[in-house]
Amino acid sequence: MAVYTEVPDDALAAFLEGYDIGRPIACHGIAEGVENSNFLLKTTEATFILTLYERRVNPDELPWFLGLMQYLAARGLSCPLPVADRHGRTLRELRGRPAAITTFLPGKGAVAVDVDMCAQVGTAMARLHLLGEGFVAERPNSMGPQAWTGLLDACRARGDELRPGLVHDIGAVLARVLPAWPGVGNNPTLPRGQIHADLFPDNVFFRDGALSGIIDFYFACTDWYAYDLAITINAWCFDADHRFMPARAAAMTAAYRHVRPLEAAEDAALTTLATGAAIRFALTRLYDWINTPPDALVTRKNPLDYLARMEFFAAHLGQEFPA
Ligand SMILES: Nc1ncnc2c1ncn2[C@@H]1O[C@H](COP(=O)(O)OP(=O)(O)O)[C@@H](O)[C@H]1O
Ligand SMILES: N[C@@H](CCOP(=O)(O)O)C(=O)O
Repeated sequence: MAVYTEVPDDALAAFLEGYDIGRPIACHGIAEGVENSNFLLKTTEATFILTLYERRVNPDELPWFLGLMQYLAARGLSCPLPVADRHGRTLRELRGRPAAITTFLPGKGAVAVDVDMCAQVGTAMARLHLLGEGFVAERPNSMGPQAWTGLLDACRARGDELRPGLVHDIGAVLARVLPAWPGVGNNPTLPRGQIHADLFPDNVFFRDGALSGIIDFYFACTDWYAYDLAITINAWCFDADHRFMPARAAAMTAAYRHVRPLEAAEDAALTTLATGAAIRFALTRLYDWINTPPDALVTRKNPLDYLARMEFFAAHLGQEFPA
């Protein structure tokens, strides 16, 4: 369960006095999630999500995240809309943490992923990329390739507890991916803009089989659009035994192209980007695996899921994308 900071009733009541959203009826910690403390907040007016920002989120960047969500929601993307208080502020403080209230989105995160869902995600991701084009403020990707060597070093002492040779194996693939990354040396750059960068099944809601919304923009950043596609293929296009599902990836990519055609350089970079995306999630999961205290109210995610993806894509480095 991801609740790092509890919110007592009296603190919540005082906090809500600053808003015009009714009186609190109930406020429950939400089990899902990893990064922040989230609460389902019911008031006499409506249901909301209350988020207290923890650990990886840099408070100085919160206005960017909230601004992007506001921008995309105002242009028709179904994503949480930050709620302003009586003074027009969307970012506040509660229990010593930065805090915000957003609208509640109906639907549930994807559970049994299928080809049709992957196509819907491809369409929604391409729309997000196009809609974000007018949002000009940039946020560098704090979890991009420049962070990976440091993360690997931070895992070096204990990483092999999970699987012997694991740190070496990630390092070996990293050494091939970093020089091949778009924009490095003479490698071509790619179209870039605002990307979600964490478009996992738990962050995409469906209702009656139709994609109903996208949540959790707290890794969003300004980076290659095709990197978002690569992350999302990693997250959606493998089965429970970590076998690549080419039909899912083909459906996602085709649906994406239908809304935003990929340039030849993006196609050419996709295998490198997918390998890098697998490294990124293997590393952050490994770091969390090592550094999350056993009594923390959070379910740690398995780094080995992304090791398997890394190994799959690394076997295709230098070749066309395998779907
Ligand atoms: N706007 C929202 N509408 C409905 N449910 C939400 C919303 N935001 C978050 N949730 C719920 O909270 C859970 C955790 O949110 P998430 O943003 O993924 O947390 P974290 O950033 O901590 O990983 C989600 O899986 C979902 O159940
Ligand atoms: N999606 C990441 C972890 C971040 O968790 P989220 O709940 O914010 O999506 C992963 O699966 O490693």
